[in-house]
Amino acid sequence: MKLITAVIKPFKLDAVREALSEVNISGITVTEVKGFGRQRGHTEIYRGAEYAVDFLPKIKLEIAVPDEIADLVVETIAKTAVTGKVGDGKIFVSELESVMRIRTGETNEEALS
Ligand SMILES: Nc1ncnc2c1ncn2[C@@H]1O[C@H](COP(=O)(O)OP(=O)(O)OP(=O)(O)O)[C@@H](O)[C@H]1O
Repeated sequence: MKLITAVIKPFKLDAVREALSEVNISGITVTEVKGFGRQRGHTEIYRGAEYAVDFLPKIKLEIAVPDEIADLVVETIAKTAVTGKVGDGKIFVSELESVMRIRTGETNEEALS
């Protein structure tokens, strides 16, 4: 199993969710976050002065999936969330050791179906 953590631009959330509805994932966690990449945020002009804005709003998606669909999920997020401009985000993939569905006690792949 893999845990896919994607940080995307907030306005892309609906499109990514729509695209993921075509893939057989069992759930998704969405969190409003702030962060920066290589540009370390950006600068904004406010009343004539330039201010550095360190952290920009982003959306973090967390999706636990069986190994077989991990690549498809990553590709689906990547092709939907891309604008080609800086700040499009990143997708992190980690090994996922265990999952339990609390209601039934099912574990691992059964808990993801
Ligand atoms: N190394 C990292 N570790 C954790 N979070 C990161 C990392 N890089 C980027 N992020 C998260 O992803 C968001 C978007 O990153 P961003 O797309 O600006 O990365 P980048 O590597 O600078 O790429 P780009 O050059 O396309 O802007 C950041 O605001 C941050 O929340």
